[in-house]
Amino acid sequence: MNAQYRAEPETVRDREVDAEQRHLERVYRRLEEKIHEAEFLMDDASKRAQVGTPGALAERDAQVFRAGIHLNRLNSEFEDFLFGRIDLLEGKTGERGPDGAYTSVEPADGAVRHEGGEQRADIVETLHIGRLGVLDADYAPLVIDWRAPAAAPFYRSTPVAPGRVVRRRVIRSKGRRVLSVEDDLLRPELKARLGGEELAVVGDGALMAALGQARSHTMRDIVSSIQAEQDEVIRAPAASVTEVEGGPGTGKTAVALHRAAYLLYQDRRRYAGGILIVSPTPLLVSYTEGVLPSLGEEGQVAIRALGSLAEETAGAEATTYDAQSVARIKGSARMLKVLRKAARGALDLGLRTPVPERLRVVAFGSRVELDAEELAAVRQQVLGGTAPVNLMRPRARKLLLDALWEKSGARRRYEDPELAAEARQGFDEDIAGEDGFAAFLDAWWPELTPRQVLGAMTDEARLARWSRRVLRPGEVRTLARALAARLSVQGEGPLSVHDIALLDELRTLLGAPARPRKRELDPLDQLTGLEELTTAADRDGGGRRERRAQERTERTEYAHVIVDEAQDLTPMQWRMVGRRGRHATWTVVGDPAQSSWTDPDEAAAARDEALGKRPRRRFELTVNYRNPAELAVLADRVLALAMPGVAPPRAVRSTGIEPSFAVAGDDLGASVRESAARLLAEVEGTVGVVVAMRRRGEVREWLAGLGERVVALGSLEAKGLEYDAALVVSPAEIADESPAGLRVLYVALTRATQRLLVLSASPDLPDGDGVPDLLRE
Ligand SMILES: Nc1ncnc2c1ncn2[C@@H]1O[C@H](COP(=O)(O)OP(=O)(O)OP(=O)(O)O)[C@@H](O)[C@H]1O
Repeated sequence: MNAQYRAEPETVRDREVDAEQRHLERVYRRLEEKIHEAEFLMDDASKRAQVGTPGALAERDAQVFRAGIHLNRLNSEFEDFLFGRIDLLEGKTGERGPDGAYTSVEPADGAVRHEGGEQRADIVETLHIGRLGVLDADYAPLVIDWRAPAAAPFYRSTPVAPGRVVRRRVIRSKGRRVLSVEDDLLRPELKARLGGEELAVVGDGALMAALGQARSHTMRDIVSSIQAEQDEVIRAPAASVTEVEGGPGTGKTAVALHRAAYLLYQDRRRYAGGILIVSPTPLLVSYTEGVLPSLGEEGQVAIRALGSLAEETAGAEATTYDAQSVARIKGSARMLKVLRKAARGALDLGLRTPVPERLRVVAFGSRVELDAEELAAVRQQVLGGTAPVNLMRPRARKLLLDALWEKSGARRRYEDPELAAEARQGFDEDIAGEDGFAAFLDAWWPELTPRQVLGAMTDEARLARWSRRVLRPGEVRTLARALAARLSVQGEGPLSVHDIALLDELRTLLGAPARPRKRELDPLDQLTGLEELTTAADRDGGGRRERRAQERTERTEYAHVIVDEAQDLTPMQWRMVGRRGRHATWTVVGDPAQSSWTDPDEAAAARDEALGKRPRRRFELTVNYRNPAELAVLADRVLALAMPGVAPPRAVRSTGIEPSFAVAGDDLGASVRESAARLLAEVEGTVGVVVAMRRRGEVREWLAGLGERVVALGSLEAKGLEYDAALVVSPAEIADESPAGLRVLYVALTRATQRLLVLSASPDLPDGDGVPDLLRE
């Protein structure tokens, strides 16, 4: 906007908005200068490339790399670039840090004067906070990166502990226009002056305004309104394990995502090893995956659903869910013993070709044979080792040759050990050269895939053998049937979420197939560890980017692992996730009251095993930013039943709108559709309809044609998501689905930001007002 044509500001609000507008314009001018600089660098670098000496090429790559970072970030972060400001008193030491800001957070002793019964002070420093730091031509900060230490007071200061902050301002802008400002006065008792004028204060409740906004199908970042208790978690040192607990809506997921961005900012080199965020469902992945790019970070962070975590290792992704009774068995730590036996036992099954019963070879002109019993003894001896089954093959080969040598009687013919060794070498070469021996080995010690072993477990009798004294007969039957319902004996077919952890475990037990892969070290990675850039070398050669993408998908260990909804990981899933962070630091966020896992003690033990002996630092989040108080009260009743004695988080908002209740007619589908339509008319944004898992299929049909604002969810899929309005269908059905059903219902009842409608069916025993038995006071 051109300043000449701007209307005269009239109110304090207009004047303050106008001042921020002018600052934003300065920032943009500076950003444009930086972009030109970056483009010039790119251009210059490509000219240097024509020189063509190796030194010039390396220099070009380094230059292009740096310029690329600039361009990429500047271009992508123009939207909503600047969002905060703090006005500060003089600091205690008055020293400026490397970014130009005063480092001290405490006011200097004489910063506040007492005059005529009043407290007076001058603002000596104003800092603007944004998504990226920008310095002016004299290296003075125009904008401070939200993750910089100097920005911390923007999030941390409170009226109780204001530090140097007098006024904290949230600036709402879109592109190049400042739309509004909202101030918090942190020292209301103080008469502060800025540039000779009294400090102005505009509006209130930036946080409340953010919370009241209509929801879309993607999560927004909270960078402009992170609260103090959240900020402490985001900036917690990354050493060892950071554990965060908090009720629904306390911002655990938001905090986890912002923490990933913060860690990268703090130590980009260290986290070049990648940050993994583990999410329970693909729905939650797609809901949250836009947040990191909005914070300027994506290349180093992988957000994965539990069901697709083994994609790069076991080549498998889950498409289905198990019934709770099956999930309990598949997720149990006891499965490890079963899988160990299965991985070994599957060798005997002739999964590819029939297992030969004897081995006949010709060595030194005479036949040597091992019979079934002798072969079994050799197998037994090989399996005495601890290596992964597929990797035991060389040892199997060696022990077979030993047995044949022994059987041939040749050993006894040589007394001189040197001659014996020579003869033995000839013997081995003779046998190993035979096609028959190689074919025998392939059939007798086949290279097994995880899917083949899982397929082998579809046979009940066989599974019973492998799980003797581990699973009960009823569990064996349930598991074998559940596997057989989806998988062929070769293991082909759709996998469930819980199968993925089993496959991943099997892959470890079997060992990776021996396929040598050449890995080139990328000099650019070593330079700064960034991956997301296109360089001139990429464009010239074309192949590097593809290779990088491939390497990224093949990454199986990370520098930092963030587990969201950690209360839901089964022991087998903890093992799967643990393997990806053996040398990592961790952030684990969750809420035991929302756990859908039926045996919390078993899961806690597996979690301890995954996290090892690393020291842990615990944080608790206590404020519910999602649910209005009117809805939270209802959910708290279920919490009291599910986890007696656990304190619910404090809801900060109130809308004055109570939850509503309805009773379904004979046609449940029609009632659900009608209720969903009612909610769609009441809110601007999204509506989530939560049903018991077994109704997942039919609810989609019931809601067909109602448009994209409405989403159908099985109770377990609702985890972590939120909607303007939620329709919870038959609380009793959800609660009765598993021993953890009440906690799952608690999740369902805490999804709404504005309205909640509970639709009862007959198992709910609703009273005259339609309130189901479970939710009555
Ligand atoms: N400081 C904040 N400023 C603005 N919005 C916030 C803030 N903290 C949390 N929120 C909002 O509150 C909602 C709940 O946050 P989030 O989903 O991270 O909570 P959660 O603790 O993970 O919940 P659940 O346990 O139900 O998964 C989100 O819409 C989030 O954007």
